[in-house]
Amino acid sequence: MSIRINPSILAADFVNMESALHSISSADLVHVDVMDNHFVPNLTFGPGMVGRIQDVSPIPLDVHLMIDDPERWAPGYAELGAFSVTFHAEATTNPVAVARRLREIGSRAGLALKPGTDVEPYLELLDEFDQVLVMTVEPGFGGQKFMPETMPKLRLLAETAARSGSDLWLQVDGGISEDTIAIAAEAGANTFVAGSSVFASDNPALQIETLRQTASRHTHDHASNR
Ligand SMILES: O=C(CO)[C@@H](O)[C@H](O)COP(=O)(O)O
Ligand SMILES: [Fe+2]
Repeated sequence: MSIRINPSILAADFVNMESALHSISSADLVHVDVMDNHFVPNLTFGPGMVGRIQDVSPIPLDVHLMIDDPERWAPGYAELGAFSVTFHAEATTNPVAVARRLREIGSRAGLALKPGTDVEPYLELLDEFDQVLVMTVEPGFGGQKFMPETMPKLRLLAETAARSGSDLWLQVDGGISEDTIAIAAEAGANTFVAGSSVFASDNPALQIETLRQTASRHTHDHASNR
């Protein structure tokens, strides 16, 4: 089974973004956190900055939109060439319409769930998405503590996806480190966002490989898990 490690540039030096992007050459995707100070109490950057990152990044972009009104804003990130665009379920009443628009433009479509959001209402809609992001911290800030209580949601998603034979990417984001990645991999995650644990390292590319190996050792087949 494939494992993906996506460093979050929220933990990188914003003034030296280009060199930060080159320091993570072993990454699968670059995770880009867009925050609007409405959906979350923090503000990062918007389409202008993400467009420049897209221009210079040797690695495709995994955009995580922590914003209100994804109907209006999400398509623009797909149009600028992001490989994947993930928006929050809590920010829209019509996630399927947003996902369809993203796929139509040509990006993968991701649905993100805050720690307190149930997954059950979305289980029947999984075909509409390429990825589900189970937040393992409250969205808004890097460097927070991993919340293991979100793992049952991941297990349910992994079992549901395995039953239907779908290749849904199951992403975790928040507090992922050498200590916690095993817990998330055991529960069924296959796509791991890591901000501080990668960028605080002296050797980010090596740290990505360490995380990948730890996750691989703890990954198993959820179809035979019931
Ligand atoms: O979306 C978010 C935070 O809201 C994340 O992508 C963080 O950037 C992850 O940072 P660490 O918890 O790994 O430091
Ligand atoms: Fe994120």
